[in-house]
Amino acid sequence: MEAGTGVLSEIIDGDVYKYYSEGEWKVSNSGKTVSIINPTTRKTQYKVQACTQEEVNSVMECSKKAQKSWAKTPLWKRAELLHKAAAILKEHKNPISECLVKEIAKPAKDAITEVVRSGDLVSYCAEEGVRILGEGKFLLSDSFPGNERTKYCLTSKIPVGVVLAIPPFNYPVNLAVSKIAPALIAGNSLVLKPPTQGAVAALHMVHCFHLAGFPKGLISCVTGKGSEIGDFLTMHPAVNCISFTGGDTGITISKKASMIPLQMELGGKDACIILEDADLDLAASNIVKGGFSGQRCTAVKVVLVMESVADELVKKVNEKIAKLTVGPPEDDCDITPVVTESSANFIEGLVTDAKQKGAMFCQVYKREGNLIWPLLLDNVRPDMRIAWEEPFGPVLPVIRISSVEEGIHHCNASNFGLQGCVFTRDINKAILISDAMEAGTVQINSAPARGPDHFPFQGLKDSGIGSQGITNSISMMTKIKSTVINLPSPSYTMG
Ligand SMILES: NC(=O)C1=CN([C@@H]2O[C@H](COP(=O)(O)OP(=O)(O)OC[C@H]3O[C@@H](n4cnc5c(N)ncnc54)[C@H](OP(=O)(O)O)[C@@H]3O)[C@@H](O)[C@H]2O)C=CC1
Ligand SMILES: O=C(O)[C@H](O)COP(=O)(O)O
Repeated sequence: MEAGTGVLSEIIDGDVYKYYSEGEWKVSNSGKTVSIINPTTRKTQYKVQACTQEEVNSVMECSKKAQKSWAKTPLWKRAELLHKAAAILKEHKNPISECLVKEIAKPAKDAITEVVRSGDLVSYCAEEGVRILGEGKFLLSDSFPGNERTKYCLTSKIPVGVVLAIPPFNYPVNLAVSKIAPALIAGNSLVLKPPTQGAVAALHMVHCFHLAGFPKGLISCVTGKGSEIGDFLTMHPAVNCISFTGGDTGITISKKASMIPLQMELGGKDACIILEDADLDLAASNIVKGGFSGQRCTAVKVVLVMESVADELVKKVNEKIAKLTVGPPEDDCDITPVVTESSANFIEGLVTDAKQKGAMFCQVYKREGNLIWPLLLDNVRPDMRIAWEEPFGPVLPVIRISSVEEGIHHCNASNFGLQGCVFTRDINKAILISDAMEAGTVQINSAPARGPDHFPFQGLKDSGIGSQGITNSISMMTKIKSTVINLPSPSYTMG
């Protein structure tokens, strides 16, 4: 089945994809559409609706109403529907992955993987939700000094209400369901604003939830440019929680949002520290896998290698770079076009700056449209922009260090603090370095990665607020409710 055909034809009107509200696919009254440009052809691939503020208001009203009855749906029933949605998602992995290839130039194999991984995430979340939401806490007053056992405190996790989910272009399905599933199992309703690049893949994913039979109005999907409709959504009084993944936009949103819980996963400058005793073949493989595997916030973004092993490491990395395939996502190439022309221009700016300041180019810089060939920059110095900024593309700086402390200092001087990694055969040194690195996660002897999706995933500093990963996402989308039973006189069990 192709995108927008068969059971999926309901979501398209002519050549414009509809938005989803009150359990129906609708055409916006705005009469305006947003074009999605295929990064490979640089031509319009799809169009989606530019929804109006009135339509957002209506979505929010329905969402609030639907959430009240959803909160009264038994946990097992919520989980059952999520399992159904997961199965339907996997069943439709081909048309959804076709959209990922065309909207964000994700290599075809990786596109299939994203959809299957998303189905697995939804199912795992259903099971985890039943467990952690199916139990609460029972506290006794006399555990605190000065109290008799006259009070029983019952606590449980309750829904926050309406959750606004805003995922990024690079995982428009996986980073959408990583917000949708926790929100729903926790008894919330969900309003999704997908990224423009990736919106059609997201709409196909939403239809899988529709086909699973979730109550009308519980899930909504509003399309339109974030720069146009975004503020109205994030500042909407009906929103009780925002889960956002993306760039600095998240920092702006956090300053505008009202008194609601925020879950933010933002950019990263993941540092890879290579010690003198590192397995350099392992390190080189992970640097190439981590640094040249698509537009990922957890990509290796700067290599900090001890001078004494730098020549050997750079040689090994360059040998592996030479084997990378470059071209269209349809051919499953390792390196495919970056998402937009502006992104490619940004990357080019970093490369030009590095060249002007004397970085050593291990490959000739090459670009055709949005396609940039993999480039390793050696002898990068802290006065170069590439040492600090996130290219979000296949350009990787190498900084040679004379001590581990220098490497840790560089890592911690960054505004980012998402992930990092360290390569050494000495586990004691690895733990000390991990503890010293100001990053949400440090990988020892492997490249940074968010997955598997049940691991906690969080950014420090400008890399985020709160923690993701299935369990932590469920908890972040709940509040605590206490009920205290007051006894007329102390009562102790005699055992
Ligand atoms: N942490 C991560 O996983 C990711 C980090 N990034 C970082 O962000 C940079 C830019 O990527 P990009 O995708 O443009 O990231 P953005 O932060 O611009 O976009 C992320 C999401 O936010 C939406 N958005 C944009 N403006 C607003 C707004 N004012 N209010 C509400 N939502 C809004 C976008 O919608 P729309 O697409 O319509 O603009 C998209 O859905 C990358 O170069 C990278 O550094 C990017 C992707 C993932
Ligand atoms: O936002 C991102 O880029 C993703 O969180 C990275 O996920 P991954 O490490 O599984 O590619």
